[in-house]
Amino acid sequence: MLKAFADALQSGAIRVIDLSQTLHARTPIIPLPPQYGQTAPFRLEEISNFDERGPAWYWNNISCGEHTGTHFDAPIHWITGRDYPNNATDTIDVQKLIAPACVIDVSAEVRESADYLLTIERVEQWEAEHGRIPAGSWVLMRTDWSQRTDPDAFLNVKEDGAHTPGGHPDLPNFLAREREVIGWGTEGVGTDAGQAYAFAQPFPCHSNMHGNNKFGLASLVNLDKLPATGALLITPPLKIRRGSGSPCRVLALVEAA
Ligand SMILES: O=C(O)C(=O)c1ccccc1S
Ligand SMILES: [Mn+2]
Repeated sequence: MLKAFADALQSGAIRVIDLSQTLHARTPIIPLPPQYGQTAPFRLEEISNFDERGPAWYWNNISCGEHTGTHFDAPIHWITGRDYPNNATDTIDVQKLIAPACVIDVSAEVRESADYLLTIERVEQWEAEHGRIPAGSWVLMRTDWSQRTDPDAFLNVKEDGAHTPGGHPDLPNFLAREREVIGWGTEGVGTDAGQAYAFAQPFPCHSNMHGNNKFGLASLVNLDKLPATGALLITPPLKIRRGSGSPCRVLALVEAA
């Protein structure tokens, strides 16, 4: 099987699509209310560049929060997921880091409202067209929000907080319990909608996906290049001891048209 897979990669019959933002000093990071700890921006500091600091080598020191750029959220990230075994980036079963993806395109709805919330009903509408979401799949919310390349437009913060699309509060438990997905992915800076801090249950996608021992992916790009079903996602976070998540080079494998 793997030989045929390798041949298909070589021939281009299977294409690899990069679903990751580039990490740089202006990579958007989640702005929490000022009373909370804040994640640090991505920082790159040159150590040497073929000069007296290192005549034949170029390398850098880097630093950032775990939840920077395109990144993976582990169940340990949230209080509701903190007691599961193997719930951190270094202990998650690696068999779960390659999985199929369902892509739900609500980009038209999001063009109408930046606060659009994906509902169970809309997911069931998608299933009527593409079939039931298979257990063990990622569900990715395509919004085309990643096309907002200006960091301020991407974060879209107003006086009452951020205004960005996400999952309706009822959705994560449906995905986790009724469809037994492996995780939930978004194009936004985090896996919850911008106004989720003010929901009756704050941050429901974090709370209920991790509360059901599921994963998250945030700041995805190029979801418009994926089919509704059939893509395979490769999502290994850095193996950080007790890591709550990490920047992740998310790749999708798709069969060439
Ligand atoms: O996990 C994240 O990247 C994220 O979005 C987040 C992190 C910490 C607190 C709230 C949120 S909403
Ligand atoms: Mn995160």
